Amino acid sequence: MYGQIVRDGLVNVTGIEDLGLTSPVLQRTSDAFFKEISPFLLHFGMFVPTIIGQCTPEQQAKWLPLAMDLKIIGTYAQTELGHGTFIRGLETTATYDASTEQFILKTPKLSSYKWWAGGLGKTANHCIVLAQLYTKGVCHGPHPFIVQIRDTETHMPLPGIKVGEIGPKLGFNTADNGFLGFEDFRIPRENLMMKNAQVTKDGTYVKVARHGKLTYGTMVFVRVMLVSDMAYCLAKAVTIAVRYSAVRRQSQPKPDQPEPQVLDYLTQQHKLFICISTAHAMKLTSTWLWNTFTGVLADMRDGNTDTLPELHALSSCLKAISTSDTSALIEQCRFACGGHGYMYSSNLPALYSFATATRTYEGDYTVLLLQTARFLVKSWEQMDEGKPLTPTLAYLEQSRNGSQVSWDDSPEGIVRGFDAVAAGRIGACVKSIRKHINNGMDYEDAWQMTTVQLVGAAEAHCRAVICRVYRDETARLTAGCSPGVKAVLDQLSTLYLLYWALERTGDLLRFSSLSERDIENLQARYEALLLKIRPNAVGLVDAFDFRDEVLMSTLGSYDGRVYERLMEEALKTPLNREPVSDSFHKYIKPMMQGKL
Ligand SMILES: CCCCC/C=C\C/C=C\C/C=C\CC/C=C/C(=O)SCCNC(=O)CCNC(=O)[C@H](O)C(C)(C)COP(=O)(O)OP(=O)(O)OC[C@H]1O[C@@H](n2cnc3c(N)ncnc32)[C@H](O)[C@@H]1OP(=O)(O)O
Ligand SMILES: Cc1cc2nc3c(=O)[nH]c(=O)nc-3n(C[C@H](O)[C@H](O)[C@H](O)COP(=O)(O)OP(=O)(O)OC[C@H]3O[C@@H](n4cnc5c(N)ncnc54)[C@H](O)[C@@H]3O)c2cc1C
Repeated sequence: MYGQIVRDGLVNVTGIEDLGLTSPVLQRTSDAFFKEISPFLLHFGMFVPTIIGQCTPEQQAKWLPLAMDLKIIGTYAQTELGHGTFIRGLETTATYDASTEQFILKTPKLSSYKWWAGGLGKTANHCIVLAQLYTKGVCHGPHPFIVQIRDTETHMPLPGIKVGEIGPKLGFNTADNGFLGFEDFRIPRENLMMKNAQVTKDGTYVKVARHGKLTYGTMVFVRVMLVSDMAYCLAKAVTIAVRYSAVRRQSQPKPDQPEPQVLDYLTQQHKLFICISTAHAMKLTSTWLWNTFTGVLADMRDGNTDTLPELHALSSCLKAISTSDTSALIEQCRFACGGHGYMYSSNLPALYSFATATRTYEGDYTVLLLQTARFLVKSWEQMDEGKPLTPTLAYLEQSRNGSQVSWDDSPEGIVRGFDAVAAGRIGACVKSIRKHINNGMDYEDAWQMTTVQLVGAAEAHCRAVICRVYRDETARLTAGCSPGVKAVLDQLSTLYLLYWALERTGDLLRFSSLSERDIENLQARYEALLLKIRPNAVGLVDAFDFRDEVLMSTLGSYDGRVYERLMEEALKTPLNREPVSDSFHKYIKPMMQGKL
């Protein structure tokens, strides 16, 4: 199994390399080899980006060619058995020894063991290790080190290294996630990645970066990438589910009528068409976020870190919401396919297990939304002090006078409605925190007592951002399209707004003048729109243009031969190799004969 996985991974990697293509393409083509992920994903997805983001030019000149030519294979080992979210609580230490100009790595106890790094179990021979940096008796917090853990010739773990695979998981089972422990393991001083902080030969710590969290830069990059990844995953899942729903015929709503395609049921359209819209919404939002990210990187290259807090807030909530929505909607695609959606050969289980993992790794959902909430509350307080708001929070101004937004059910009006909900929920959080403080709580406790509302406020902010970006980008990108294409894409973006307006009627009743009659109108418009989209549903998923080799699905293949493919896959299962399993003779027959 593992051997096949590595072989496929290398064919994929070297094949793309020979074609001189870049790693995002690798990510896409790896889907033709793996239903889950490549054992080399962490090498290209985090090890290489960290060398680029955390190393000096001299260090990059040493390590980057080796990594890009696969002369070394790396991963990213930050999380430990005892800590994942709380990076400042990591227990692995790197203590500088000036007499030998080395760092001594230690995992002082079991909970300090690195745990989870993808590819660490059996594939990688190097890794980025986040460790508490000690020099001259002072701890300077978590810093990144590049560490060789295996002999590049024999692949044996180096002396002082304990490494292995963590065992089966819900998914990601082609990633050989591993554990790693250090017993007084020494590395050269130069293996501290020194772009943002340095240690001189005599052990003097020199802070280079203007912002204390640039060490966390790789996580911001991956969070930005994951929003696009989620759009891609969801597009695959809804392609499978819509194509299957066009093939599947079931029940007889009208006597003496043939069984209809299940795609003709309004409830099926309700399950699936939001998935098509959401895939588009996330793809457009991910491109917008990527452009924001590259803009902030450019600012930081000019020494300006002022835009980093907003990027951290955006990448945090968009990663949280895109992964949460995608997990839920891929499961909804699985539900829409009945029993066959539960078959591994449908590929929906693997897509779900990948997406639901992404809701956790690279920053847990709740934790990241609270990071965004921290930025929202600070922005509200700055607005109260008359300071300017960042672009994505301009809508807070409308809430300054506290007047209720009048409901307008045009697409732009609905977008403004979501702005009002976000502004209202953030304001309610600020009010709650201030109430608790007035009642004698300190700020930290007042914050903790408001965290359930803060998570909701961050989600509302994120939803408002997605709605606005999706609407604006659709208008911009369809300006030059044919009327037909423009009409269909407008239908999808309007469906997204109507769907979420109906999901958030409570908030809209609270923070806008939405009435019960307005809700009835929204519901009627939503249902009518589902019927309008139905004729184009298969065309819309075909437009995602997934080859069967990438979709890897018995239910979603282009030719629609679902039952034949299900049976073909069933007959391949090892249990069908022999008509009678030898377990019959060993166990069942003796049991039937009372001999067990
Ligand atoms: C072949 C394909 C190539 C393409 C690649 C595409 C995509 C996929 C590639 C790879 C992915 C595949 C698999 C990935 C496998 C998974 C890997 C991992 O999971 S790596 C480990 C990830 N771990 C985390 O994300 C931990 C989450 N925890 C944190 O981020 C922090 O600990 C947390 C929660 C932010 C709290 O940190 P703390 O030190 O307590 O900070 P405070 O909350 O006190 O905040 C202090 C200030 O710092 C600001 N801050 C915090 N984080 C950041 C940041 N990342 N950037 C900028 N600023 C940050 C925060 O806002 C506070 O600022 P103020 O004081 O409010 O001004
Ligand atoms: C498939 C997979 C692959 C992974 N790959 C890697 C890898 O390659 N490299 C790597 O370093 N790591 C990796 N990870 C680890 C991942 O980054 C962590 O699991 C993730 O950051 C969550 O941290 P945790 O496990 O400590 O969860 P915890 O933070 O312990 O979460 C447990 C609960 O506590 C809650 N919680 C925690 N802190 C707070 C808070 N401040 N306020 C409110 N609630 C809180 C969480 O919301 C959650 O409900 C991987 C994980 C998975 C699942």
